[in-house]
Parts: sequence; C-alpha cells; structure tokens
Amino acid sequence: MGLLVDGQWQDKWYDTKSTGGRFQRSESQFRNWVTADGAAGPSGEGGFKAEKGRYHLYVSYACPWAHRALVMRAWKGLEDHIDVSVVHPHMLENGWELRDDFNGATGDPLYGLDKLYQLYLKADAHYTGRVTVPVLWDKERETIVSNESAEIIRMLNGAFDDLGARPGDYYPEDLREAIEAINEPVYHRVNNGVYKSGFATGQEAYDEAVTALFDTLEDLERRLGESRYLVGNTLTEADLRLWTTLVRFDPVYVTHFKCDRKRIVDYPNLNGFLHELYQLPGVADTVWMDHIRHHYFRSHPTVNPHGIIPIGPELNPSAPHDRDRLGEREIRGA
Ligand SMILES: N[C@@H](CCC(=O)N[C@@H](CS)C(=O)NCC(=O)O)C(=O)O
Repeated sequence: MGLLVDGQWQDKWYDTKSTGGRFQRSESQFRNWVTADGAAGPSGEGGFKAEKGRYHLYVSYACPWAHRALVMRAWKGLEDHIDVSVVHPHMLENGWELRDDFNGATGDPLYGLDKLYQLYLKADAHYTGRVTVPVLWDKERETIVSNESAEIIRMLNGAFDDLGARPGDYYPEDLREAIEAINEPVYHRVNNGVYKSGFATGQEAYDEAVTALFDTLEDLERRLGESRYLVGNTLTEADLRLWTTLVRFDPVYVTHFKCDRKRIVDYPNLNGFLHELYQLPGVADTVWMDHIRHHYFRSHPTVNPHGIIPIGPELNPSAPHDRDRLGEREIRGA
C-alpha cells in the first residue's frame, strides 16, 4: 500500500493520526469524461469521444468501486467495446500489481507494465496521490480519462448508446434527484462506511462509523420492503452502488472490518435484493470471490497481521428471491 509523490512511489499506509483515528478517502484526480461527441463532460477536458475499442478498464475484481464499472459494462453490453485488465488481488508494498499468477488476473497485455503506478506515471510523470482502481484508460492518447468510478459508470451508461450499447438508462433524467439523494448516504455511510469502520484506529472513530453504517442498513431494509429498488421499481445506478458493498459484506466486512452487528442474510429485503441483482444477466460473472477474500484478508497487515483467510460463511446468492412481490422490474429505455 502506498502512493506517488511527485512521480516517486512511497510505501505508506493511510494516515489516521491527524484525524483522530478516522479514515479519510482522498478525491480521485483524473476527472475527464468520455462523451458521445468528444465534448468535455461535467469536469475535466474534452477530446475523449466514445469509440469502440479505444478505451480500456484496469480493475481489481476485489474492489467494490471497480466492480461498479464491471457491472455497468455488463448491463450495457460493452464487453466488445471496452476490454479489461485485472490486477493481482494482493495490494502490498508496491500497491496494485499487474501480475497474472492468480486465477483471473491478466497482467498488462497493453504495455507489459508490472505495477499499476507505472500506468499513472505514463499519464502524468509527476503525479501525486493514491494509485487506485478502477482506471479508464485511453489507448489513443495514452492517458487516464478517469479514476472515479461514480463518473465512469455514468459514461458507460450514456456515451456508447449510438455505438451499439445495450438499451437501458440507469441514470434517467427525471430520477436524478432521487438517485443523488440516496447515493449520498449510501456512499458516506455504507460504501465508505465499511472502510471507515475497518480502518479506524480509535474506538470513537470506529463507533461513529459502524453505528452510522447499521442505522443506514436498517433504513435501507425498510425502504426495500416498500419498493423493489432504491428508487421505486426502476433499476438504477443507485442499486448498483449499494450492491457492490452488499456482496462483500458477509464474506469480508463482517469479520475483517468488524461490521458485525448483523449480517446481510439477517435482513430479508437487503438479502433478497442482493440475490436478485446477482442473478441479473452477466452479473454473477463479475463476482470473483477468491479475489475479494484474498485481497482484503491479505492486503491489510495492520488489520490482519498474519494474513489468515478465515473459513467464510456458506452463502448462496443464486438461491430464489421474492422481490417480484413488490412489482415488475422497470429498466428505463429498455
Ligand atoms: N473514489 C474512487 C475510489 C477507488 C478506490 O479507493 N479503490 C481502492 C480499491 S477498493 C484502491 O485502489 N485503493 C488503493 C489505495 O488507496 O492506495 C472510486 O470510486 O473510483
């Protein structure tokens, strides 16, 4: 685990001393957008026109943020438009490594690099910051378009529609306000809440994060008892953003991040929702549980010094769910 400082790699764990034991996630720095016509998007610069085969995703199968991009790529049928490189699940003194000695890891077929930070340096030789996945890479300009998953999924959702992407709008205009309103607590208290709980280095910081996490899960459990998805019966990006955390919860976060008040299997609605999304076409293929478990239990020596991977719960996300009772699934534009 480390970061780049003016282009130099430094092996450093997160600093929680200055924040009272609290883990703070840093802002992603590459914020350009692929757009249908190459115009600039909501941030960054223009020149990244959607084209088949031009862009490449670097992901970790372990990472919930990268997982968002993989699922959106599957929902939109973009497998032939955007190819993927998968890092090795262990993230240690060199950060993410582009090795292929783990089932499913690909190395770096594009450039033969062996560390992900070298890709960041190819984009910016003086980069200062964390070296994270996912990365959306432009093969033509040889640079990073974006390393912010929340924005990458919106690009995949909309920019390739005229190039044969599968119909379906997961961020429809008239639902945007409702989507943002639910994304906000889900991001701070759930997606990031599990990390804030697990990486806290003080009791107070942990208590704060874990309480907010479970209070929010209770709210979401209630909400998913009233509608099939987070925003009515329409499947949206908000569901995807919650789901990538839920799928890791019982296998990892309960033990590794001490999120153990309840498990997802103890919440009938959240668990049914977890199963339903898992069973949507293309989604199960994006779930690589051995990457997930190896990554977390082996990559955080301050949390799990001996790197022992626990036996894990018996789960069956392919089991039937009863989400149909809440009404038909709607996908906008599909
Ligand atoms: N805001 C980013 C966060 C991505 C992120 O933090 N990814 C983790 C993996 S789960 C990572 O690469 N961490 C490496 C590090 O922090 O050094 C996004 O959503 O894309």
